[in-house]
Order: sequence, then structure tokens, then C-alpha cells
Amino acid sequence: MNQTASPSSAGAEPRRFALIPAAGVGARMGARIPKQYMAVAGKPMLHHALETFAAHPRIAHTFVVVSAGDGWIDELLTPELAQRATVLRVGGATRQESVFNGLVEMRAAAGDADWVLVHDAARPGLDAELIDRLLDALADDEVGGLLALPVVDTLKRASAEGRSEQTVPRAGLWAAQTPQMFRYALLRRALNEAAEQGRIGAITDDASAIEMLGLLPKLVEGSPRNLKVTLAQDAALAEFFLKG
Ligand SMILES: Nc1ccn([C@@H]2O[C@H](COP(=O)(O)OP(=O)(O)OP(=O)(O)O)[C@@H](O)[C@H]2O)c(=O)n1
Ligand SMILES: C[C@](O)(CO)[C@H](O)COP(=O)(O)O
Repeated sequence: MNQTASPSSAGAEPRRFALIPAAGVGARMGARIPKQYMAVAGKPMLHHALETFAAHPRIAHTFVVVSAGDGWIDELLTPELAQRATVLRVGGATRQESVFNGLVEMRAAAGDADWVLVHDAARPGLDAELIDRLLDALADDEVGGLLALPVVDTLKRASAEGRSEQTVPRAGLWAAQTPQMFRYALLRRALNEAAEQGRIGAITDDASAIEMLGLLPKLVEGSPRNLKVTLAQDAALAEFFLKG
């Protein structure tokens, strides 16, 4: 069993844990293997975020949620990474269910006041600068927040026939990225309440559950290099950014 951090003691500086949901199948990618294990810039996609968090001095430990039958993670987790990361084979039917299951499993390590940074394995372009930007912006924040980008394109609402039937005003619209960073107890409560209300399957990010509590997560400017690799063409763009 990998060494995991002990719960933070009362009054100590809250620690920060990364939680990487990596239990998807990558259906939209249409690859022969789950996209988080596809090679991007010479490494499996998941490896990039895992290495970034493992190397970051302000992240106490990283937990990776994979599906129970995942046959790839053991090869990816080198002895060095295994000192800084723990695999949780509790992936669920949706991203949020995987996140919730991961929160439950990491309970032994995380205290209620500790921070959890939830980050998609499908976003390999995250780097230390973006992590520091988020940590610094949320240092004294009561709620927490997320990396996001202001929308710069004009947005159209499509009709069933694929025609533009409405232009959605883009003022004030941001596109959410990850990490999404909240206190352990708050995030667990928010996802638990969403699950109890039968809404966890409808939400697509962690901040949505926090908003359901009537709280307002802070938006922190992310970066185009932190794109989510969803479709085949996204992998080439991610590779471009990673190769610099
Ligand atoms: N049941 C799920 C679904 C998704 N994820 C993770 O959540 C992140 C963002 O999800 P997405 O980009 O949608 O990945 P997939 O669900 O694999 O893609 P698709 O929807 O095309 O199948 C990914 O790192 C994915 O591995 C997860 O842990 N558990
Ligand atoms: C969490 C997220 O990356 C924020 O944009 C996004 O909602 C994930 O969506 P997906 O359909 O699970 O990839």
C-alpha cells in the first residue's frame, strides 16, 4: 500500500490533495484504449498531470481514480510516482460519481479543512504555474474555485435541424477547466447532496455541486494549453502545447 499523508492536525496549515478522475472510456475520442492512456507528447495522457502534481511542492499527495478493471495504471505508476500518488479503483458511471467515490476513499488522508484539487486526467497541459495561480488566488477564499477561460467566440443555440436559432450573449460567460479546488468537507457534502437529490448524473463539474448549495466558486483565469482532450483533433493541439 502506498504511503499516504496523515490527516492534518488541528490548527496546522491546511494541506492540498490532488484527485484525478481517470476512469472514463473516452467514447467521443473513439480510440481503441481509454483516452487517458493514449500517448500525448511521448507519454500516456494521464502521466502528464500525475507527474505535475507529484512534482509540485504544495501538493501533499495525489489520488487517481480508475475503473475497477483498469489494466493500464499499474504499468504507468513508477516507484517514484507511487511515493506521491495512490490509485483508487473506485471509478463510477459518471465523472462526478468517480470524484465522489474517490473522496470517500481518500478520507483516511484528508482532513475536513484540507483542500482537494480535482483535475481531469484528460487535461495533460496543466503545469506548476497554473497550479500556483489557483492556489494563490484561493489562499484566503471561503468557498474555493476553479480555473476557467472567458468565452471569446460568439455562441449559437442550435435547432434540431442544425440551424442557428439563437445567439447566446457571451458577456460574463466562462468555460470551466480544472483543477477545481474546494475544502474536502464542503466538496464531499455538495456531491453527497447532489447524489441524494438524484442530480449527480446531471452535473458535469464539481463547481456545479457547490453552486447547488448556493455558494459562488471563484473563477481563476486558466489557459488554452489546459484544454480537455475530448476529440481526436484535441490530442494534436495538446501535443503542440506540451512540446512547446
Ligand atoms: N465515469 C467517468 C467518466 C469520466 N471520468 C474522467 O473524467 C475526466 C473528464 O471526462 P471526459 O473528458 O468526458 O472523459 P470520458 O468520460 O472518458 O470521455 P467520453 O465522455 O467521451 O466517454 C476524464 O479524465 C475521465 O477519465 C471518470 O473518472 N469517470
Ligand atoms: C470538468 C470539466 O472538464 C469542466 O469543463 C468538464 O465538465 C468535464 O466534462 P466531461 O464531459 O466529463 O469531459
